[in-house]
Amino acid sequence: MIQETSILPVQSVYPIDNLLITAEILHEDPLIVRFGNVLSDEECQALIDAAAPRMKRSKLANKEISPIRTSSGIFFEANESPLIIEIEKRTSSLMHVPLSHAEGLQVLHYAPSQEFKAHYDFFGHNHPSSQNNRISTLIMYLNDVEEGGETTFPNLEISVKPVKGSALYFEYFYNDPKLNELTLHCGLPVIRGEKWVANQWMRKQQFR
Ligand SMILES: O=C(O)CCC(=O)C(=O)O
Ligand SMILES: [Fe+2]
Repeated sequence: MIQETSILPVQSVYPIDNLLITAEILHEDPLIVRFGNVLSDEECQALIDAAAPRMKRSKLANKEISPIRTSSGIFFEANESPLIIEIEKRTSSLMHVPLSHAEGLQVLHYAPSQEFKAHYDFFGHNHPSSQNNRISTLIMYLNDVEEGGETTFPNLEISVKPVKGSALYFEYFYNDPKLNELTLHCGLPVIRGEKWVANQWMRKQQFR
């Protein structure tokens, strides 16, 4: 296979916002990275507190309620508060995509037994949003989960345990569709405790 250029330059540390964000490469093609030290404990809690009163049952990309995705969630408006602005700026720097390409930050909550079954984050070519499709994902874990809730890539045998303040990055803007398809992933059911994540998705072109 010819190696394709990734969006994210591969480094072991990313100095951003006076933080030293650490990186562990989990997979190269497609690039999948676990970041440490992305959000402070205070930022994780502040995101949960801002999202909690506004949560709604999650839908699929086609706006349907489905057993494939049983969490609840909320999309923040772009720039809606100083906290959101700070985090959006950081995720844009870290993901190496301009902020103008960013969707609003999404927070998701999973109670025990809730999950997100295997899916892609990019839109299929029949979906209108595929005109300006997603190119990369950052899942930030806002709490430690007692048991379950791992993010897994079933075709790559990768399993990532939620750790508060850490994040999982992957991208799917490759010319070879097979590489993009390897980013099929799941949020496994929470077994004990609860799970909070914040998602940042980037688009190919300007989105805001
Ligand atoms: O909760 C997770 O671990 C994965 C979430 C996810 O894949 C998504 O929201 O698209
Ligand atoms: Fe996803």
